[in-house]
Amino acid sequence: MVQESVISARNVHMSFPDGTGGHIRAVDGVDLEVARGEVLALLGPNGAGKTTLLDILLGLTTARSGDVSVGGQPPRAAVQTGRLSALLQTGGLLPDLTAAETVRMIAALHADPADVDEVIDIAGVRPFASRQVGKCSGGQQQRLRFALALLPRPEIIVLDEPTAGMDVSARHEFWDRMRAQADEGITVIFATHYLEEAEQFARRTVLMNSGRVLADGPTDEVRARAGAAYVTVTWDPAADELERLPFVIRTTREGARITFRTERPDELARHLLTSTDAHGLTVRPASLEEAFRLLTEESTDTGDTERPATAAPEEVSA
Ligand SMILES: Nc1ncnc2c1ncn2[C@@H]1O[C@H](COP(=O)(O)OP(=O)(O)OP(=O)(O)O)[C@@H](O)[C@H]1O
Repeated sequence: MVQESVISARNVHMSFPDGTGGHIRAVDGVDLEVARGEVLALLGPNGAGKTTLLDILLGLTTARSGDVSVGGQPPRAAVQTGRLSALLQTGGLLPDLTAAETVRMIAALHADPADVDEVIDIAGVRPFASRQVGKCSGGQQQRLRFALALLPRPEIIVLDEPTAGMDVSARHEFWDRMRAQADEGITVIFATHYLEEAEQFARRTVLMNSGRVLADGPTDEVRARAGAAYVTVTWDPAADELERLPFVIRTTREGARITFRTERPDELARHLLTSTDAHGLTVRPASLEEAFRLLTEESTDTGDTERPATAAPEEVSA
């Protein structure tokens, strides 16, 4: 089934002066197609270009080159018609108004707003609706921003680190509410530093570093690309035994325990248990955190500590 793209970015470039006469390539040739109803996490270290890319999608920044369209429109037009709505981490809330007054006031600015009471319930604002905004916690203010983002009945919501400053239970509650919106067909794109957030919530992850997309696909596959698993055994192999071992990408040693990074954990485990003296075998999948670190390392690495999955190990660290 061909899914309709609601966001299309092609070969987008954006750079900023670096203060010494050069340029920082904040977004460096990004291609991105987002289908209706997708939930997509934008992951990357500080300075990867996530915020710049989101700002371009929101029409807050104009790309130096490339084509960007949102629902077939230029980004700014999509925001003006309410198709695209944003929940940014900071931004003007008036401290003296109550939460409910804020929602009502902003609703009055929209031509065809969603029902105010409904939005207050969906976003979880009801318990503190009569509290002054200045007295709301950071998490409550984010819920309020979520309510405001829902007012234009958007097709797409863009969130830049939406749960920064929330505790674990507030974060879970926030994502439950957001997931319910996604289930209704809203497209959700979010930037986050919480890797487990992408793992738990996003079906698709786009990993960025230095303005480029390093990996783009189902979150599981992005994790798998960095090496699916770690197989650990207790073993005292002869050097040539270790060199002959198949399916190994990287080897690390800690006392009598040896850990192998591998994309073929079943085959490696079978080989270790049937053809060597290795015992006490455990297998654990690489976390997204590890995938993220390894992929960003690999993008700046020449890869000379890596080897093809079936070749001899080059690195054994004690
Ligand atoms: N207005 C600006 N002027 C100059 N440089 C900028 C500007 N905005 C961003 N940059 C630079 O562009 C690069 C990408 O920044 P961006 O904020 O998009 O990254 P990010 O992935 O959102 O990072 P973070 O997770 O820290 O928010 C960084 O090197 C940043 O310093």
